[in-house]
Formats: sequence, structure tokens, C-alpha cells
Amino acid sequence: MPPSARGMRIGLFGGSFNPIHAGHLLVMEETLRRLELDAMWVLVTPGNPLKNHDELRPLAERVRAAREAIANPRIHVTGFEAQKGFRYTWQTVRFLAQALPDRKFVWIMGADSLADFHRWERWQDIAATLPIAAYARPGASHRALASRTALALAHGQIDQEDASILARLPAPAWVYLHGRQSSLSSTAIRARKPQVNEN
Ligand SMILES: Nc1ncnc2c1ncn2[C@@H]1O[C@H](COP(=O)(O)OP(=O)(O)OP(=O)(O)O)[C@@H](O)[C@H]1O
Ligand SMILES: O=C(O)c1ccc[n+]([C@@H]2O[C@H](COP(=O)([O-])O)[C@@H](O)[C@H]2O)c1
Repeated sequence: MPPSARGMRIGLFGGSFNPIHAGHLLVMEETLRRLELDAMWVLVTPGNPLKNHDELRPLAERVRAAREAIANPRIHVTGFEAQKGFRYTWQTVRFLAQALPDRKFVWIMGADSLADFHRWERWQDIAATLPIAAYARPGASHRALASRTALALAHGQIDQEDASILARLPAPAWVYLHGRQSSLSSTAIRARKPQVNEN
């Protein structure tokens, strides 16, 4: 391993990105800066297990569009969960923590995802494996901060002023980041763009 990789702080930003939009880019840039991350890995999921996949564009197309949309050289896009046959996030984070124990991974998500996090498969295991950063999203902050996860992990929450140390903290640890918000969503974009294969 190159010495520079040891201790690298890496944000893991999982998503459907169906399609990617400026709200995603805002979360990536803000968390990179405020968590003082060295890199961000954008994990384009083969399919969120809690969502209907009828409108889900092919993985290769979503990966390609994400790469085209992202100019920051610290941000890398991958569809490796599909190659590994991973369906659930606990599989991804367990694999990465075991395969790359010298990296300091942080799971990044929007406030709406934090609000639903207790519905994810083995969510307590994920929270016990790596720190989590949740970024504000219009209409989701109250739900997120009153969520089952927020209550269960209350002892691990740190102040957003201390976000730069999050990657170094042992899990469970998490931060809620307020700040500039985007009201964009992939659902709204899909609703206004006719699909290529539409009749
Ligand atoms: N506008 C936004 N502000 C903050 N976080 C966001 C925003 N849009 C998406 N996210 C976060 O980015 C991650 C990936 O989201 P996803 O690709 O599902 O986009 P989405 O716009 O929520 O999609 P959809 O409308 O299809 O549910 C999730 O953690 C989600 O919470
Ligand atoms: O593992 C789970 O049970 C699980 C449930 C819901 C969402 N996720 C992950 O959360 C990330 C965000 O998904 P999405 O569709 O909201 O962009 C993505 O990496 C999904 O695989 C994971």
C-alpha cells in the first residue's frame, strides 16, 4: 500500500443517482470540505432494496452520467457493489472495513435517508462499523433529527462545529450538517423528462 493511502479519510456516498443532480453535488462538496475528507467514493447502487426499480436506469448509464457530472478529482464514481453482488449497505461497509482497515471511512447521506435509516437491513451494524454524516435536505431535517436512528445513537452525535474530527472517531459517531440546501430530487427530474423508451 502506498504510505499516503494509510489513514486516508474517505466519504462513501451511496445512491441511486437516477439521475444525478446538483443536490448530490452539493452534499459531496460540502461534506468533503467540512469533514476534511481526502476523497469521496460515490457508490452507484444496483438498486436501493427499499425502492421500486421500475424506473431505474441501467447501472452503467448512471455511473457514466455521474462521472460526466463530477469535475472534482477527489471524487471517484464506482458501481462495484453490483460486481461484488452486494445488495445491502451492511455488506459494502463490512467488506471495505475488512479489506482496507487503514482507511477511515465515513458514510454520507441526505437527511431523508437518515430519517429512514432504521429500515435498512442491519442498520445497527452499519452504525457500529463507521461514522455517519447526514446533510440537511428541505423538509427532512425534523424527521431526521427525531428519527429512531437519531434517538438510538444520541450518545454518538457530535456538534457540526466538530465535523472535521468525525472520520477519526470510533463508531458509533455521527454528525448532522446544516447549511446550504437544494430542493432538487431525481423523482422531480424524472417527472419532467420523458424516458427514452417511453411509448
Ligand atoms: N437535494 C438533496 N439534498 C440533500 N441530500 C440529497 C438530495 N438529493 C439526494 N440526496 C441524498 O443523496 C443520496 C442519494 O440520493 P438519491 O440518488 O436517491 O436521490 P433522490 O433525489 O433522493 O432520488 P429519488 O427522488 O429518486 O428518491 C441519498 O443519501 C439522499 O438522501
Ligand atoms: O442496505 C439497505 O437496506 C439499504 C436501504 C436503503 C438504501 N440503502 C442505500 O442507501 C443509499 C441511498 O439510496 P437512494 O436510493 O436513496 O439513493 C444507496 O447506497 C442504497 O443502497 C441501503
